[in-house]
Amino acid sequence: MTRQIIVGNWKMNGTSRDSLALVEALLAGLPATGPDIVTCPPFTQLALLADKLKGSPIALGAQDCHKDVSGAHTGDISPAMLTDLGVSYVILGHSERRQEHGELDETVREKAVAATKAGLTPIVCIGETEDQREAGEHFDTLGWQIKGSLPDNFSGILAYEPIWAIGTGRAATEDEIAETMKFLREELVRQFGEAGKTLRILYGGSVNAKNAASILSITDVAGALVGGASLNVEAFLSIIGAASAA
Ligand SMILES: O=C[C@H](O)COP(=O)(O)O
Repeated sequence: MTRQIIVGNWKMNGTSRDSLALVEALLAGLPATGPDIVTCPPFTQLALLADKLKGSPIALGAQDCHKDVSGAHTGDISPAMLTDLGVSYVILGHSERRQEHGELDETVREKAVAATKAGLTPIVCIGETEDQREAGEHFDTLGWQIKGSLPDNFSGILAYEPIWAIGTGRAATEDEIAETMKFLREELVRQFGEAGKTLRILYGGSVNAKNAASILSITDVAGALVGGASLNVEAFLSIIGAASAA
């Protein structure tokens, strides 16, 4: 297994003080060797954490960005503004943004292009609803999301997050994850040819200290996108400890 990547998505949580305390505790508890680690705080804490994490093993990610470099987009943040702060990754197309902000595959794709151009590694999220899975439409849904959300020559990271598993405490089963990973790999190879064989795929959705080791050992799972458990130092350190560092 190759070196995995553990991404903590803090979503809309925490004050500056909470964030500093969290990364200080993480830095103090990190194993000597471990997987790649990315922490994605709210925009307002990026500058503070960029300073704190400089030269550390924890990379910084943002939770979204705009598709344009600059312009009249009130309230938005451009990819260049993120790289300017020392941010290396950006989560795009998270289901919470797709649902709450009506983000479409096409927008996600444009953002991924812009992020890559600015030097960021996009982490593009896809995932089916519970209804789609129950109706047996999950693979069709994921196939369309891959086609629509990933740009040509995509070199970022794909995150599979079944929407019904996010924040519910009900992670997908190992069989469900394994079967879906196999499907996603085939789709990536269909779309990107040889390059699709090595694109990294993360699993996200109720990953915790207890289930991390078994989820991270599933074929083709290159790491985890962690929400709730990334706000808890012990839980996040356990997940980091369960990931492959090789
Ligand atoms: O971005 C993270 C995911 O939405 C997973 O969140 P969760 O670990 O709280 O289920």
